[in-house]
Parts: sequence; structure tokens; C-alpha cells
Amino acid sequence: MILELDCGNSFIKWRVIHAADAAITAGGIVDSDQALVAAIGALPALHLVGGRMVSVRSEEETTALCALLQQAFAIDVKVAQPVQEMAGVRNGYDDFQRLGMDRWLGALGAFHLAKAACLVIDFGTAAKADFVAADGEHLGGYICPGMPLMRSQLRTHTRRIRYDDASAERALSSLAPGRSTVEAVERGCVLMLQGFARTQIEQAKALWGDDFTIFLTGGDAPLVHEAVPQARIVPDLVFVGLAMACPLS
Ligand SMILES: Nc1ncnc2c1ncn2[C@@H]1O[C@H](COP(=O)(O)OP(=O)(O)OP(=O)(O)O)[C@@H](O)[C@H]1O
Ligand SMILES: CC(C)(CO)[C@@H](O)C(=O)NCCC(=O)O
Ligand SMILES: [K+]
Repeated sequence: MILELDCGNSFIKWRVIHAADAAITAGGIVDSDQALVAAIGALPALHLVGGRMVSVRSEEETTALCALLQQAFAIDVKVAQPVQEMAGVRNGYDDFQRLGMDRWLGALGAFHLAKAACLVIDFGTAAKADFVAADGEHLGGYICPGMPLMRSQLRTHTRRIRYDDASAERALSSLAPGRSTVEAVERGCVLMLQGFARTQIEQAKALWGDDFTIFLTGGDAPLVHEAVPQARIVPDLVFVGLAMACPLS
């Protein structure tokens, strides 16, 4: 069994796969290193032989997590590293090392699945879009605040925007103009995300006509899907790229 980890800015997504056929045997989302060790440690019949990780956290945090996993489960965890080119995709940043590894692996995974021009839109803590042309050239992309950051900025910098998580969830049963603060904020932020997605698709159309595949990923992708029904939701797109960047055998 192999442990796979996607360490985002707010959450760690993890899963355990079989080495032989990549079948997923367990997985989850946690918000701390300790919760990760506890969740994995609680699995019955665990036989980890290795691990691979993508991290957008600092070098120190990433190294500390690898050490913790070595200590807890006696495994070496490979960390995906930036490269100029892989699997037919060429990194489009002026300095390839600066491109977020989650974005790079998402682009690799998408190009592998589409084998054609693709637009990857990832709605996590940050919202990001990346463009890969049909010849594998990564053209670059965009980064904006995602849903959690937009929400918390509004809460932090206004005095009268306050509401709890349960009412936030209820507010998203519709996107009609809000008749309460929670509805106005939650729906407004979702419309921002949808507008972001639509604008990226317009750009892709200008570049490639109708000849491209749209991938949606990240925890908040479902909030946007109704606005772009032609997109494929691939929640594990970063893991597809991770397997390509860190083959274990
Ligand atoms: N089971 C879940 N646990 C945590 N967050 C979830 C879950 N399902 C959906 N979400 C939503 O996903 C969002 C976080 O997305 P994601 O986990 O992709 O972020 P991240 O990887 O930490 O961020 P980034 O990729 O920008 O660094 C949150 O806004 C949250 O509302
Ligand atoms: C944009 C985030 C924070 C999204 O997780 C991550 O991809 C990152 O830290 N990127 C580095 C900056 C960049 O991609 O230009
Ligand atoms: K992420």
C-alpha cells in the first residue's frame, strides 16, 4: 500500500492505494499533521511500503511532515519537485520553480487525461486557472482568492458581517439575490467563482475555439459546476499528476 498526500494551504487530502493496481482503499481530508497521523493510524490492516506527496507549504513544514510519517509508519515519502518539462508538458513560468506544485501536477494530470488543449480550474483556498495548449505548452494561469478567503476577508474587514457555518450552507440552496447577510455574502462569493470560471473559458475559446477540455477540481468545484456544465469535475486531478511525477516502483 502507498500513501498519497496533497498538502494544500488549509487541508491535507490523503489516500491509501494498492501498489499493484492503484485501487483506492481509504482516504480523507484533515486539517493538521496530527489529525493525519491519527486517521491513517486508525486504518485496519495497514501495510504501507511508501508514500508520495505534493505540498504547497513551506520547505520546513513539508520536511517536518515527512519526518513525522517516517516516525509513525516507517515510510519514505517522496515529495514532487518542480521541473521544466514532464510527460509532454512544458512549464510556462519564467522561473519554473515558482509555479505552485499543485497547479503543475493538475496541469500534468489534465493533459494526460485530455491528450489535447486543456483548461484546469482549481477551487481551493485559492482559486486558480491553468492553460495547457494542444502541443503541451503550459501558457501560465491566474490566481485569485477562493471561497474561504473571500468569506474571511469580508468577515474580518466589516463589522456587521457575521454568521455561522450552518446558515452559510443553507444560504446556498439558491443563488437568487440574498435577503439576509449570509445569503448576500455566500451567494455573492459563489457568483464571483462562477464568473472567474466563465472568464477563463472565454479566454480558452479565444485561444483554441471549441477544441479544449475543461477540468474542475478542488473542494469548492461543485459550487461552480452548474455554471459550466461542459466541464469535467475530477476531484483527484492533482493525484493523477502526482502519480506521474513520483512513480514509486
Ligand atoms: N470534506 C471537506 N473538508 C474540507 N473542505 C471541504 C470539504 N468538502 C468541500 N470542502 C471545501 O473545499 C474548500 C477547500 O478546498 P481544498 O481542500 O481544495 O483547498 P486547499 O487544497 O487547502 O487549498 P489550495 O489548493 O488553494 O492550497 C473549502 O472552502 C471547503 O468549503
Ligand atoms: C496558488 C497556491 C497557493 C494554490 O494552492 C499554490 O499553487 C502556490 O503556492 N503557488 C505558488 C505561486 C504560483 O503558483 O505562482
Ligand atoms: K490543493
